[in-house]
Amino acid sequence: MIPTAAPARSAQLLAVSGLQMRFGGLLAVDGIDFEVRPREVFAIIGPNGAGKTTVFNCVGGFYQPTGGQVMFDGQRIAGLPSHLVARKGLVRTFQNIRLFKQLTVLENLLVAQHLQVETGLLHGLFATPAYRRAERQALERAAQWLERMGLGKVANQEAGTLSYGHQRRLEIARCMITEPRLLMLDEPAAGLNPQEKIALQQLIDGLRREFGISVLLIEHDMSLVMGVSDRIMVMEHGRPIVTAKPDEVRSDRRVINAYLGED
Ligand SMILES: Nc1ncnc2c1ncn2[C@@H]1O[C@H](COP(=O)(O)OP(=O)(O)OP(=O)(O)O)[C@@H](O)[C@H]1O
Repeated sequence: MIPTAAPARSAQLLAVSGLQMRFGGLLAVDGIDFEVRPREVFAIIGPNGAGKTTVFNCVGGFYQPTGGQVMFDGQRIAGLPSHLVARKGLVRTFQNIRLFKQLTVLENLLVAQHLQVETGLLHGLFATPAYRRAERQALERAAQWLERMGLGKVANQEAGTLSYGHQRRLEIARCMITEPRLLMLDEPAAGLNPQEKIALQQLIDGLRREFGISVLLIEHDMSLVMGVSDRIMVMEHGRPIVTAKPDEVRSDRRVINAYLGED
């Protein structure tokens, strides 16, 4: 059985306050506050250049914010490098899918687990029982996730040869196999066809229900955002305009003017 995530200890799994990111003279993110609760799907939307990806990069350890605080389950994480953020249980996918394209689907899932495998080089050199056990468990977990994500038939195919939809699912599987508590998805619907988008929505919803994870989502596809999110923060010019439930966001005059009205 695939293990479920440990329950969050604080009421807010992720708490971002006064977040600021300056690039030279440009204030790309200017005083952003939001929190993501346990088991919540929280989306950030806004026009191109609003600062969504910059927020993601600050939260995920890719940028050192120039101001503000990021707390994950009660611990400060702003400025920590991304591999340490990932070890705490916060993992992400990328706008441009980043897989090991020459490795097979299965190998991608095995590599992902190296973050967690406790056995060191000496154990590997001498193939100790602990090492063999860890390897066997990694293989079992990979097989479970291949099945869960509908990737069993392409397990031995090179990741770079997969359809776009399958690559997205593999990227999400690679995150989930590390047993995160917060999954950050950067435009996961980009490049997907309508059927794949529906499947993605069901997948996000299913992962949240089954594994108790929270999801932080950046997405331009409004049907996915409105269908899957519990709350949505709308950004414009580096600042939040409104944070509310999908229905309230849909009918908010400021949002319609800034964003939805452009469609
Ligand atoms: N590394 C960087 N150096 C300088 N400026 C940057 C950098 N990253 C982002 N910016 C600028 O910060 C602003 C916000 O960009 P960001 O990519 O966060 O917006 P976004 O809302 O994610 O846009 P999109 O929807 O197009 O992905 C933009 O003006 C962008 O040019």
